[in-house]
Amino acid sequence: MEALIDDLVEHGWAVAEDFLDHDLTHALSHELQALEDNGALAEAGIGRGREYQHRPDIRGDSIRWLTPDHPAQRHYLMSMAALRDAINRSLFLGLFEFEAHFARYPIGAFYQRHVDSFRGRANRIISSVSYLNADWPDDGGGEMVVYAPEDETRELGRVVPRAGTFVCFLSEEMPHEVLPARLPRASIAGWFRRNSSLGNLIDPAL
Ligand SMILES: O=C(O)CCC(=O)C(=O)O
Ligand SMILES: [Fe+2]
Repeated sequence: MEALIDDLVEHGWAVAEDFLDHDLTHALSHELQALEDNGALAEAGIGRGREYQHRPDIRGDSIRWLTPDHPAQRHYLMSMAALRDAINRSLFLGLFEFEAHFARYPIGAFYQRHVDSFRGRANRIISSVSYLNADWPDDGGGEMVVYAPEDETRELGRVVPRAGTFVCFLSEEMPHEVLPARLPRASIAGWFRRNSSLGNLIDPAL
């Protein structure tokens, strides 16, 4: 965890393989599968409040917010609370909330290059993604590409969405995208934030 936080501070992003416990990723991927089988996922969109739009040409995933009512989701949220406390101890960011959603990208789906938070406006401080795909093949596509804050065409690295891998980055700084997946792709995207609302506006996922 300390190496991860050091990388995050130094480079604006950090990736760790085998970060999540195998049994936990397995249980989470089962919960996501059950949600999908029950038709409980919703197509994701972009924009907040009234500006919300369904734009599969920009992002093609379907999502469901995690709740502590299910054991594996509760466990995941508790692990992220521990990470938040460690980040707070070293960075004094005052993060006090974490929210996360499951995401399912069907075959061919992608998420175009974007940042998760607009400077000065939102309160997402650190973004996180955990991948739930056991046996992801090398040619499976679906990598997350991270770009340089000062030049969003310069690639800094790619993350293969394999189970156990965890990536985090500064929400306002780091442009990133999800390349088209050649297999159904499962993940949990989450945000550490300073505040739960923007004035009276609820602040859902971008
Ligand atoms: O799944 C990923 O690798 C990244 C997802 C993402 O960028 C987002 O949900 O904002
Ligand atoms: Fe994102």
